[in-house]
Amino acid sequence: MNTLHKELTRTVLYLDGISVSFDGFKALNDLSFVVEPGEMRAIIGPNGAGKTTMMDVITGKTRPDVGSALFAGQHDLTKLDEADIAQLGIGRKFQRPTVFESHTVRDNIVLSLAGKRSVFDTLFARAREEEADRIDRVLDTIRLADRAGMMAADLSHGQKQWLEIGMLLAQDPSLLLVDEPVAGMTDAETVQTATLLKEIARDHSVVVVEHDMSFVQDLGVMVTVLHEGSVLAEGSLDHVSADERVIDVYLGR
Ligand SMILES: Nc1ncnc2c1ncn2[C@@H]1O[C@H](COP(=O)(O)OP(=O)(O)OP(=O)(O)O)[C@@H](O)[C@H]1O
Repeated sequence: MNTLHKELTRTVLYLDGISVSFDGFKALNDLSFVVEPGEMRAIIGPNGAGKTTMMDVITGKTRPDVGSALFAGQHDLTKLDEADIAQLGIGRKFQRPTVFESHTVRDNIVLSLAGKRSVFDTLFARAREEEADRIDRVLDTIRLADRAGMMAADLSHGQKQWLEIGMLLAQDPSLLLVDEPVAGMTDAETVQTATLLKEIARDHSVVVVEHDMSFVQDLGVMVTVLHEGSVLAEGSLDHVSADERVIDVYLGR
């Protein structure tokens, strides 16, 4: 095994030289980006920087014109479809919550497990017990244990976002992609979401796209700044916010 290959197999996500064009316009332009196992990374960048398109490439929704996208150092994401990629362990949470409103909080988690469950699992009490434990753990993590019997429709917007994060977690993905989780949340919910994601990041890799800088500050993780489809800067939030080029693109200079 050569050195490059060893390096690759240690990465959760490895994007190299990815470009995506829409009618000649380059939404991603030679984008390279690596996430290590157990890492949480925040992605920021002005509107149109390519954040959503990057998530679309990772999840197989959009095919790049050129470039490599590897998951766990071995799965070529550019050749797999969305269902295969989800099955491999990449979970995505879109910006708007899409919970099952007319089901309880707990049933939302149970329903999200359906795809993971085999016919045999449902027949064995042991598997059912393990599943119940897992559901309880998820409900604790997303701070909804005491609302498990409530209809999802009656949750606040922030709680719905947490429930949807829980629905992803129940499937135990190794990489979670989270798109603007705190948009529309109260300040208190925003702070709690940072704590919740930090807990999740203890045993999952997480990529979170967000415009809310106080939230990104709370996460306290490495930040990647995208601009015009490429990485403009990388480092702590303090480091990238002091970068003249980053200041310029945010001020539109
Ligand atoms: N399907 C598409 N067809 C044409 N252009 C597209 C398409 N999808 C994205 N774009 C363009 O590609 C660029 C990057 O868009 P993208 O949504 O990835 O940016 P973003 O960083 O997620 O922006 P925002 O913060 O506003 O969500 C934008 O200029 C957008 O208009």
